[in-house]
Amino acid sequence: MSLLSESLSARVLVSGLVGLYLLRLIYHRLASPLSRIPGPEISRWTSIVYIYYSFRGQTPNYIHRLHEQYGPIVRTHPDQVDICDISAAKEIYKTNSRFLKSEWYQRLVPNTQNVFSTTNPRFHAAHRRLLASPISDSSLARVESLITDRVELAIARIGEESKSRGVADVFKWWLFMATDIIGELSFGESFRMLELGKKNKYTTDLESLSGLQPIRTTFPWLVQLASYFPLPVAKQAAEAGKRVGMYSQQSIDRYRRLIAENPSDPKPTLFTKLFDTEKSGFSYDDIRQEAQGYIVAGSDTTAVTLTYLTHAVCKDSAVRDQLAAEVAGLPDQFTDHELKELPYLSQVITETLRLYTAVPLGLPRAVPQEGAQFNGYAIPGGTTVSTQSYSLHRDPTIFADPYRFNPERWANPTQEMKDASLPFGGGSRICLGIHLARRELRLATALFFRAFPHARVSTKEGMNDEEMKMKSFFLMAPQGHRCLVEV
Ligand code: HEM
Repeated sequence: MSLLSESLSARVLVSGLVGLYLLRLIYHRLASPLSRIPGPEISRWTSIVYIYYSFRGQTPNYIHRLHEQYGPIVRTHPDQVDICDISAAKEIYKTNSRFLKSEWYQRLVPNTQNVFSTTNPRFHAAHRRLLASPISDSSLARVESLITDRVELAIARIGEESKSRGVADVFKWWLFMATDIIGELSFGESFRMLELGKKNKYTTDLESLSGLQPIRTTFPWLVQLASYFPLPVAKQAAEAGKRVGMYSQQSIDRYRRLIAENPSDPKPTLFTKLFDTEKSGFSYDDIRQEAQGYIVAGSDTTAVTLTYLTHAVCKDSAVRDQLAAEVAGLPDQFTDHELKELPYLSQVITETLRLYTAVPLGLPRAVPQEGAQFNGYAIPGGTTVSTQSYSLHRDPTIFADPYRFNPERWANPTQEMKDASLPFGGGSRICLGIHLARRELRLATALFFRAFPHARVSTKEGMNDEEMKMKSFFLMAPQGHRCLVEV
């Protein structure tokens, strides 16, 4: 055969294969059981628009607009559906749900298997059983003084910065506080960020990891490739990930030394019991992976919530004055139990968690093999489904005037309002740190508005509301990465 005819038959073969592939794609897209589900035409074919918004940190707003346009059930992706509906949320996020965390979590935190990231229900149940007791509300009562010390230091630092600079960046101080608390509770030693008063490598690494989340979840192979080739952005993600792992390892090693020095009475942490590896069945590497997860899950989430709470309350003098009056009525030495009894404080926190939930995206779950039925639509096994709290928390049929920060709405909430609140997720995978987070939120809010009852949002140094717009890379943060107040 001549060279010419050889190249012609190769071309015919390639064109045939491409044609077959396209036909299969078209058939698959048009005949897919998901094709009946409402949504933009582009979602049938490609996830490109979804990816575009992910990279801009605007996924929740995008999905929310789709719900406004297409209704409670929307195809957001060729293989992904978001359902803004209480009964769907209850089904997906219930205890022992058959809707398991999707593979997306493995990409979010690659090379890590911990209670947060695992998609394996057995691994999850075994780890959660051992981790839950030390972080329960009653166990945390034993470390109340440690938490109080850190919160008091944060308030003192806010006061100092305000005196010297004329404004205080509460986002910075809440982040340092939450990180120091979870650091000390996990490893027996604080990161001392409140004392140092500046970001360390650890915080900046966490920030860059969070900013690069769309790359890790959308193009995980880029991060793999970065181990071998110099791809700057992905390489940065891989290196930051390694460093975060290293901090955790160092902290575990330091705590092992503390135990060795004082075996009968080591400083208690959330992991102390697990260090008896024979009894617990945990390896030191298991502890490292769980501790790493706690530090990521337990710092920005609480700090962002407190930041939006401070901002929303300081913007509305009526809300601020009512809250300040309530916390001013506490005795000098008050307990967490007394804080729980304050109705307005609780309403302010619940309203913050509704409007400014730190995890506003849909928590992706895989439909079980037998498939599922939602809102009259059949969804095949393997599809990714979610209910994003951002939309459920803004459903106007459940929350009147949903965009308004209105703590009073929680004075007499309906059952629907309670059911539609998903700031901590739900079921077996509900936030493990919920009691710690709530304790920090209660105490920091009370101490802040006792110390600074007239605090207001600043316009100094160019601070404006634009900076408080939410940007979400799984975790949400204000896009200006600061929140200046005058106290
Ligand atoms: C206001 C603060 C917080 C918010 C809004 C929050 C929110 C959430 C949400 C929505 C989930 C479910 C994620 C999913 O299903 O994909 C979750 C899980 C988790 N959170 Fe939090 N969280 C907060 C604070 C904390 C703290 C302080 C810790 C400290 C240990 C923590 C540890 C965890 C862990 C370990 C999980 C995984 C639980 C499991 O899958 O069994 N969180 N959190």
